[in-house]
Amino acid sequence: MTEFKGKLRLGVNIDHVATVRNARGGAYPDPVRAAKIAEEAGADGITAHLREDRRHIMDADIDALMEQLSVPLNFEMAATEEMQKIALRHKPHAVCIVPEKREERTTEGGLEVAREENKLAHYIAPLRDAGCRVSIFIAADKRQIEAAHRIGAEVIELHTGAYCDYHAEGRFDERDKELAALTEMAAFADSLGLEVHAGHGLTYDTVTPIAALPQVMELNIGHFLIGESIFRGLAPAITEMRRVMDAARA
Ligand SMILES: CC(=O)[C@@H](O)[C@H](O)COP(=O)(O)O
Ligand SMILES: NCC(=O)COP(=O)(O)O
Repeated sequence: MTEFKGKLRLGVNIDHVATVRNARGGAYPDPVRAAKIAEEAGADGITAHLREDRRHIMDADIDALMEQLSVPLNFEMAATEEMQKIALRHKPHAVCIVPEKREERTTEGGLEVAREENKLAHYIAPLRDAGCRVSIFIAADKRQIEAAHRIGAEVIELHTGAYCDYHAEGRFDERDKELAALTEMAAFADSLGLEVHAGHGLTYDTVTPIAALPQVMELNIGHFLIGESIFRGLAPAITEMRRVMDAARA
């Protein structure tokens, strides 16, 4: 029987509620309202990515989430001075450091940790001292995971974007290779004492093999759920994701 590390948590990413809001400016749809519905539907946490260009989540959303959430906030941000100040002001439960390129459509690949080891070690130290769990959004790459461990991160979040893209494109051999890498690296990170999370691009069709990885403790899922909520409502979309995740671990 598979020994799972613990109950698999679902973090609901509400960024793309803000994407729709920002398409017109104004106040709706409100990502904080979405976060509260997600909480009621059983989300174990809320994830929000304050991008440097504020293309979706804005500063006021983070203020409101910090005030109004009853579940932990996983605050995704680039490793910049500005973001460090914001994180230190709010002290969210978790800070996930992600790579950002201004022109990208979405987060491409994982953070380059190995080449920036010293800089990142100094960067995350005050966040850890402030009580935030520091997580690194990372590719399934042993060298990067070892570096994340050395800089003192407590958590890694494996980037599942390539695995999901290959699935969507019907490139099943490449998908399976990526899944094998994610499987091996989840076990490797766990052996170093890192807590393992995963996310990006996950859907009902792709979540099962990732949820079944015994070391994975948390999945962060957003874009698909917000899209699916157009058709079935946010709470039912989340409930269904929870059901599929739980079935993967039964
Ligand atoms: C880092 C990450 O995976 C999430 O923040 C998600 O990608 C939503 O943000 P973007 O779509 O702006 O990348
Ligand atoms: N860190 C991944 C995340 O928060 C959600 O990514 P996505 O489901 O919006 O692609």
